[in-house]
Amino acid sequence: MSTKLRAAIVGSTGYGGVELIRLLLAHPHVAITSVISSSNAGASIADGYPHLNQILTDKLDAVDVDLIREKADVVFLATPHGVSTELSPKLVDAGLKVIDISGDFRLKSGRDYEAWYKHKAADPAYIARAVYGLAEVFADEIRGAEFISNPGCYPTATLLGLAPIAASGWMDPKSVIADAKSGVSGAGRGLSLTVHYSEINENFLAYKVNKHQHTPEIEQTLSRLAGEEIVMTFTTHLVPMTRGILSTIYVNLKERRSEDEIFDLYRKYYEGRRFVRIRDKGKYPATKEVWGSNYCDIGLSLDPRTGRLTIISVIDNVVKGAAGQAVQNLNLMMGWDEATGLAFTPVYP
Ligand SMILES: NC(=O)C1=CN([C@@H]2O[C@H](COP(=O)(O)OP(=O)(O)OC[C@H]3O[C@@H](n4cnc5c(N)ncnc54)[C@H](OP(=O)(O)O)[C@@H]3O)[C@@H](O)[C@H]2O)C=CC1
Ligand SMILES: CC(=O)N[C@@H](CCC(=O)OP(=O)(O)O)C(=O)O
Repeated sequence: MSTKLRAAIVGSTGYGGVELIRLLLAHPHVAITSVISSSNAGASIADGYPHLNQILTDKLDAVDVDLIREKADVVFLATPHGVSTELSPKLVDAGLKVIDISGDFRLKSGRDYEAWYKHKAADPAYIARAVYGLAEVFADEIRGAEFISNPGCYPTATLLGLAPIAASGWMDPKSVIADAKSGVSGAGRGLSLTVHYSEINENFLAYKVNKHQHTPEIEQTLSRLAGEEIVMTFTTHLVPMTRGILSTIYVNLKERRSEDEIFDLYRKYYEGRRFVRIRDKGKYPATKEVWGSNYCDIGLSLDPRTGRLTIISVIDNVVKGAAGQAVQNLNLMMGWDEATGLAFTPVYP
């Protein structure tokens, strides 16, 4: 009998799920024991993803809580919004560790969830139990947790860029603007007109302006870190690349600070956290430099003319923005080194 932790993946046939498969196959303490599909049970996972041939060809299981309980110790949900709302409480009650990659348990206010996601909110008792898994910021709460709500892709890039300055008390709380751009895999594997090749190729567009569902998630965490309510402007864009998010963030400071003070603040905040890399002065990260990896790279510039801080933060949306951070959270939950199974170099070029 295996001594490895047994993992099930609901939504294994989507981009988040298949990235979890790639990462968990390389994890020394985890064995994938169930890949789950709501629409294609009985088929091999490799039928839809031929890159898995001779690597993982398991048959897909149906979504069945009793079966998951029998086959797994931890379950990842990489499902569309609204699925985890119903499923996660049953899995938690069955005694499983649960890591939800969807947005269903991120917002502590069910009313906000219904307003921004247009779905019925989950049971407030389970929302209260879900620990928000922004790994570098809330590691102490994640260690030993049983139910993790994994942050969204844009919030991961944007919040890691903002956390040190938000927590410092130096930031003007009314001044936050983030302008974020994502590759197309952020929209999942499902087909739609927006992600059609001839619509997105050689194109660049803003979408969900002032309506993006990640806005209240970023505001909720910023407000918590700053100790006062933060309302922000957040604009998302789609760029014709497969993976990657770059968030350009602007904040005003309450008082003039030197650039050295800002660099010291960021370096101290992330000291010992290997997946956040602060670039040297005058250097700014690009999405390719974190491609396929769990890194979040951050560049900083304080404009001496305006006193305004510009922060550039990049991640791979399917790794640090989803599956990689989920595995990092599992590592923290289990008391393993947070980099277990994740200590690989970005793919370049
Ligand atoms: N792509 C990304 O970069 C990121 C995605 N996320 C979030 O992760 C979740 C998954 O995203 P992503 O992988 O991109 O999406 P995909 O559309 O690629 O995959 C979602 C999967 O969910 C399964 N599914 C659909 N309906 C149900 C259901 N009722 N019950 C169980 N499973 C169902 C589908 O597979 P089947 O029909 O086989 O069941 C499908 O493959 C979403 O909530 C997304 O917002 C979060 C961060 C980043
Ligand atoms: C490019 C693209 O379409 N991205 C998606 C991100 C979806 C996502 O990751 O959803 P949750 O984090 O809320 O689960 C979007 O903007 O809605």
